[in-house]
Amino acid sequence: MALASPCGLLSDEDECGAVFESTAADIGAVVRSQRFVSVLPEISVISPAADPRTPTQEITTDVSRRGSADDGSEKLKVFLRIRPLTEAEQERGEEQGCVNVQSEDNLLLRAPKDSHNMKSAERGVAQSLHKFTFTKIFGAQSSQQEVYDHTIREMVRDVLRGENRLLYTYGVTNSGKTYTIQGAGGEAGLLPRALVSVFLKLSGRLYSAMDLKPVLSQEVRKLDTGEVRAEEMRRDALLREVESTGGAQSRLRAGLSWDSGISGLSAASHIATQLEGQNITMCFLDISSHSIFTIRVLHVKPQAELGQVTRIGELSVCDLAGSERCKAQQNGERMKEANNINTSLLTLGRCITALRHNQTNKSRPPLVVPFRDSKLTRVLQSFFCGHGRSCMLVNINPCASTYDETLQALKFSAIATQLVHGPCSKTRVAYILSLLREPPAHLNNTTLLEEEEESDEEGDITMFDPEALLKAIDVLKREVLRQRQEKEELEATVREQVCAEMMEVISRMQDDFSEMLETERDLMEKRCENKLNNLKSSLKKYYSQELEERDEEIRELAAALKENEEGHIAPAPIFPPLSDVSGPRRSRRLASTHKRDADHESVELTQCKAELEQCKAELDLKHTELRLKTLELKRLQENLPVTGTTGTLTTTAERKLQEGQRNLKQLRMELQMLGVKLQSGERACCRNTDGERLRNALFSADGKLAKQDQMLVELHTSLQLVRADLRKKDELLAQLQRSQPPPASSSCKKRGCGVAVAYVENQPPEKRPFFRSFFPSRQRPEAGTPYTRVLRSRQPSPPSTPIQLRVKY
Ligand SMILES: Nc1ncnc2c1ncn2[C@@H]1O[C@H](COP(=O)(O)OP(=O)(O)OP(=O)(O)O)[C@@H](O)[C@H]1O
Repeated sequence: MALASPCGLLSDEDECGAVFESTAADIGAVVRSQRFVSVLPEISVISPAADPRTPTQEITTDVSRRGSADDGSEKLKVFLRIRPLTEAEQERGEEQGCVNVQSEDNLLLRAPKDSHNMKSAERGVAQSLHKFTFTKIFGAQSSQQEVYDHTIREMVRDVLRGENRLLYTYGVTNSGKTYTIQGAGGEAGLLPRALVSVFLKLSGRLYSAMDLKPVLSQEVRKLDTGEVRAEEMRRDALLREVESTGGAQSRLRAGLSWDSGISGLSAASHIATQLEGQNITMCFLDISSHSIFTIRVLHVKPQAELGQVTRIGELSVCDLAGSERCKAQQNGERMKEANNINTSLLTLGRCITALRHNQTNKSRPPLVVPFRDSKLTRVLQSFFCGHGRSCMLVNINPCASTYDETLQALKFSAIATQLVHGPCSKTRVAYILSLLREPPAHLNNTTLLEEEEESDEEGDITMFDPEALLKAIDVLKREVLRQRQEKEELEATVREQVCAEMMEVISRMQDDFSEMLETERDLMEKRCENKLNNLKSSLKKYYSQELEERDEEIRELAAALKENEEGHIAPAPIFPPLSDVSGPRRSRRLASTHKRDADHESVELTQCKAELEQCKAELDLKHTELRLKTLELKRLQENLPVTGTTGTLTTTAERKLQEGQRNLKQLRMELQMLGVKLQSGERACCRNTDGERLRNALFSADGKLAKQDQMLVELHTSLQLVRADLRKKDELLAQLQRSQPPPASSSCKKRGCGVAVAYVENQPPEKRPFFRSFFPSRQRPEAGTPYTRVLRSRQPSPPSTPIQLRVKY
């Protein structure tokens, strides 16, 4: 094939030889003439072994070099490209010195004064200076060729050796990503340069027919003639549609314009339709405005007996969309697209962060890398999982207005710089080949490791034809079944051994335990016996002391009883209960207290009796007086005409009676108050003395009071009788007055009746003691001792007789 260099800038001829050393050889004609043409006539054959110009020594060197590169110790390469400011941007004053290249791998960012970062720095929550390190920094003056030489050139060479490589750009909008990938204004970008390099290196060794279609990520399918035609039509239609809508692909197409007139975007169609005879499979994807260009190179081994494709190398170039594009797209489809872009970029960031975590924190449990959260990461997953290597190209612009977004992009890239390439996962082609070569019986003694050690043959399983693969699968299935059976037998044996061992251990433990139990039981029995003996002796001692104390108590109580009997005082014998076991001292104290109380009650009782005797004497006296007065009255009635003084006398008696009732009422209230005080006093007493004993004493005092009340009632009855007598006398006097003429006032004066009336009404000194004697209780409670008052308040209720009398009266 004859492919013109883009803009005449690409000259890869010097590296073609090196590439061919390991990847391709112009053997198409040779192969087509050999037996493999009949096996796979449509697939071209590229093989370093078949290349007559490839020295064996160089291949070995190259393989060892690749081996050392695949040891997983190499970090991810992250490049930085700073685009120059445009004139318009310079006029707007975007140049504020915020991006400073300190060396070819160090960058210093200085926050401009209006940036959010500077405001945060002024608040003390962020820093205004940030330093970043990259694999290499390309400044504004760096040419596309320079960027190509340091980034993708090596990758193209690796792809032609059969390895997988990915280059992706990352940066904010308008930072120069598309310019870097596609190029513009006569400056071809990395992708066209890489394509030209690939085709130049493979020129003359390309297969003529383009009838392979990628299926999934690492497989290809051969298309028949009809399918090839359908694919071509579909591709042409897609290109026409893209050109008419003017989408991102059209820009790519514009950027891929080569001098030869072959469109960059139409590389797929170009390869399919115009570059006939080439063995290039191309896949062009557009995912959420991210542009991914993929080219696969199939390596065919013509002399192989069972397989033809030994290796598939893949080069993917990805132009990611700007991360903050949704700012400008407020609604509609563009907004949705912007969201998808940000989601996929975010997922990419999370994947890289998780990978970094898993690599740096090997002691912790690994994080799940969320590759499946977006289509972008799903496509790129294999490059992060050992199926290839990736390289990141960060684009920034030095505009002060986008400083904050630029800073975020650089922070993300700083995480990526810490990533380490994982070890390459090798397809165990050698093992599969051995499965197909060796009879199944030999598989018993063959392990994967041994197979890998035996041969360093590597490649992709797609190099086998389906029948061979099916055969290998059957063999593997049988092998899996056999190994599973072996493992089950082994597990059963291990289980038996473990069970036997466990039983032995358990029986030994049981013996030890029973022996220990016996010893413990003996020990416990001895301890219990000792404890019982101690308890017995303690109880014996205690109860003997108790009995002694009781005897002494009984003796003391007998002596106290004897004393009481000798003193002729009969207080209620109050003894402490037998259950009181507080000892002889307490008994003595209680006995003395009871004795004191009994003495006090005896005195009270004597006083009450004396008062009662006095009342009786007074009552007798009054009865005598009443009798005398009655006699005198009768005599007067007989001798003198009755005047109106009798009514006055009755009225005076009634007044006195009412006064007595009032006194009685007051006395009752006082009794109630005393009852309340008594209750509180009783509670206080019960705290220090024996409540039961005090209650008995109070009951006896109550009995005495009840007797006194009975006497009072009798007195009231007597009074009633006196009143009835007086009433009769009044009636009699009234009759006498009615029967006799009224006496002259002078005679009355003469007899002193008027004076007598006044005297009776105002000052009846001789009658006061008489009525007051009926209500002595007005003064009596006050005259008594406090204890007497307390005892009187215990009376349940005042006698109701006087009230009833008053009502009846
Ligand atoms: N190194 C450079 N030298 C000269 N001009 C450049 C350079 N890099 C970018 N430009 C110019 O800057 C402008 C924006 O570049 P480009 O379109 O590639 O940005 P982008 O990051 O791809 O934006 P988007 O994410 O929106 O696609 C273009 O006009 C481009 O020509």
